[in-house]
Amino acid sequence: MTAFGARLRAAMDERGPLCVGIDPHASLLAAWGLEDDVDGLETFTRTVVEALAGTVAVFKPQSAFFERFGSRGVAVLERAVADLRAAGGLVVMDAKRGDIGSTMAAYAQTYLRPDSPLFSDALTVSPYLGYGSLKPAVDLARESGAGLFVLALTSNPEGAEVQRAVREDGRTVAATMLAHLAAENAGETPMGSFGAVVGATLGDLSSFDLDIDGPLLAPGIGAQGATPADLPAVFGAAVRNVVPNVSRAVLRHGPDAAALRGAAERYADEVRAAVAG
Ligand SMILES: O=C(O)c1cc(=O)[nH]c(=O)n1[C@@H]1O[C@H](COP(=O)(O)O)[C@@H](O)[C@H]1O
Repeated sequence: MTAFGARLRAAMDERGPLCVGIDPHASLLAAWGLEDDVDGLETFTRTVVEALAGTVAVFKPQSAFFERFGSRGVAVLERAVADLRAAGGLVVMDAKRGDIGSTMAAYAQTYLRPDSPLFSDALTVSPYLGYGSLKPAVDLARESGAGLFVLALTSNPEGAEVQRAVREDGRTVAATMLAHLAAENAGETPMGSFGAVVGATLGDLSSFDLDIDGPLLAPGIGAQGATPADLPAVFGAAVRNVVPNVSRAVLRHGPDAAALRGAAERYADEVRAAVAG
């Protein structure tokens, strides 16, 4: 399979860089008139997939909201991943996995081995057991043509105590993660497959080198307060590699398919305008 970075760049060029997050919160199920059970989950997910799969570039299902319902919830997730991919969408599985290397290998097989029922185009991972602990996922992603998004500077205020901590060499932890990713992506065209998660809520990030030659997944738009217009000021020149994620602020427009599509299109247009400057 063509490398994730190249597939992502092509999808961003064709459909625009917006990522719609599929986060079936209990409160959203209720707002859609659905029960907070696996049937409600299934109807919600199917509605989002049918409304958006053919037009949005990237989808980020949040695994926690499916795992909540046990194996039947995970089955809904498997089906959504397959349907989104069949319709030409790229799937970033948001599971934020991270463990010691041998267990990380099992997580990697779950999401990054092409014959797995949860195989996704990319996976969010946490490097806070040490970047090196992610090696099995990096290796399998390379082999499978998949990608990773590594938590670098998260959108939540609590993240700073870890991510902005200063190491003995004077660099912050987050800057170190970004440097690892830049090394991973070196020489890849049009873009590497190893991305960073960098919140759109964080204000000016010019003290960080965001030029990692890979994608920057930017959650925080909508419900967490950031807007597409903020992106150039937050990301500077790296804005052309940003994949902004919007979950609740799109999903709250359901269950009407046309309203969901309209909300996604408005965000996609605003993002395109912001990136074009
Ligand atoms: O990795 C993520 O996607 C993520 C990282 C981060 O720093 N902040 C963050 O909000 N997220 C996820 O992005 C989504 C944001 O959802 P909304 O706030 O509803 O748009 C959720 O699924 C979060 O788990």
